[in-house]
Amino acid sequence: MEKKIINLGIFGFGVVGQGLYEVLNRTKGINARIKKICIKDPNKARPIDASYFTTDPNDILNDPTIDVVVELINNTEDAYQIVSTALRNGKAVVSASKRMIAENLPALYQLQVENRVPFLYEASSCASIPIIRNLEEYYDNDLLNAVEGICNGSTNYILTKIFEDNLSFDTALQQAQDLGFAETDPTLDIEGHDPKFKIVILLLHAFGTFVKPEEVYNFGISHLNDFDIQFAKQRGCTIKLIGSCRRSNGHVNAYVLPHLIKEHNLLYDVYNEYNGILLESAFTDKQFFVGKGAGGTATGSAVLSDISALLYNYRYEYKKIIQNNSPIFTNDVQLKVYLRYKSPDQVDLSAFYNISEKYESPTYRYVVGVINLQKLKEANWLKNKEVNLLVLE
Ligand SMILES: NC(=O)C1=CN([C@@H]2O[C@H](COP(=O)(O)OP(=O)(O)OC[C@H]3O[C@@H](n4cnc5c(N)ncnc54)[C@H](OP(=O)(O)O)[C@@H]3O)[C@@H](O)[C@H]2O)C=CC1
Ligand SMILES: N[C@@H](CC=O)C(=O)O
Repeated sequence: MEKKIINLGIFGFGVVGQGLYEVLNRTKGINARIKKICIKDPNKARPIDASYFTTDPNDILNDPTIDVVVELINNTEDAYQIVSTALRNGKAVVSASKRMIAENLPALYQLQVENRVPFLYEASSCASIPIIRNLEEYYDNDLLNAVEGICNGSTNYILTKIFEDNLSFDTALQQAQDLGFAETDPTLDIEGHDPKFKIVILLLHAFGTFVKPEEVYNFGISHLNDFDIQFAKQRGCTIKLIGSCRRSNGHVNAYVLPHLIKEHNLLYDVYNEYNGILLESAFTDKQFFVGKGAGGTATGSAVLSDISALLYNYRYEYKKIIQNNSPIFTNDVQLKVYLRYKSPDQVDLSAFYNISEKYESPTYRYVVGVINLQKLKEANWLKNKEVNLLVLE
């Protein structure tokens, strides 16, 4: 992009849109100005001048003076329409919508190739942590073995409030919603769908493998009860919702599952809406990235960084795809888990490869054992709210 000042057309003026507005206004060195903001509800009160706003997407998509479309809305289908139309119209696009991106990655990749326009989405995965650009540029080789960690701010906030402040799940969730961390439908956070979308995106940039979100197993934190919390505390552990993708022998597996985390683990001290990502590569062992994973200005900063990167013609090269050495996706991996339930008819223990510990009381039972990830994915009995699962380190 050769222009000295770029004109932005923004879709969405909610938590992230307003966060971007604030960050842009307080950042001196960036030559970008907002030309138009497209929103959904014309009757909502807005904190800035009404002349900025429109409800007609074409006021942005068909305006030849708008260089960059910034998509920050909470509707997946509309977001895909906006982003794909903008790319076809030859406009550079920045987005934070991880669900829309994860569900449409092959098509979005193709649109960039065909239309030769950049599409950047750093804010979509772990908000303020610059993880995608690191996977693209620093780890532009095949030495990476694993990308895993806390990649949902809302659930980390909830778990922190439960473990550190003894708040109830519902109170902590309400706070995460009030603070603008949670998705419009918060089940996406607490059931682990949102971190799965991020893992699908990170997996492509880390390993070059396209995976559909439905291929990846996610189990969230909504089944957690006081017995599980005591189980964790008695072992000197906390609980964190972990997204993981890991390469081994030409394959890559991925999942989102709650884990017991011991005090020595770097993820133990990641609190509130912060995210933490551990990378493992062949010669460096572990590297750790930490930063705010949700919230208006934290996410707005990542969006601004993408806008700024467009000024020096930055685009993702998807280097791992080009290297043509991508591992094949698999769910064939063994995990050591704690499974808590009430009565034996609620679970199928024959799915376990082995069981090393069994506990029974009048109120709760649990087993610790090894089970295949594919078996977990197929286990309908895990949908029962009286059954919970935690992965052991
Ligand atoms: N909140 C966070 O911490 C983070 C959010 N994200 C992602 O960023 C995106 C935005 O999230 P967030 O700001 O929290 O959401 P909000 O619910 O706060 O805001 C959504 C905005 O989108 C607008 N909108 C919805 N549909 C349309 C449409 N068809 N055309 C134009 N505008 C539309 C709404 O308009 P109106 O104001 O009229 O209702 C609203 O301004 C989501 O994809 C989310 O997953 C990513 C990282 C962090
Ligand atoms: N709902 C998401 C927002 C950022 O991606 C989260 O809680 O992490």
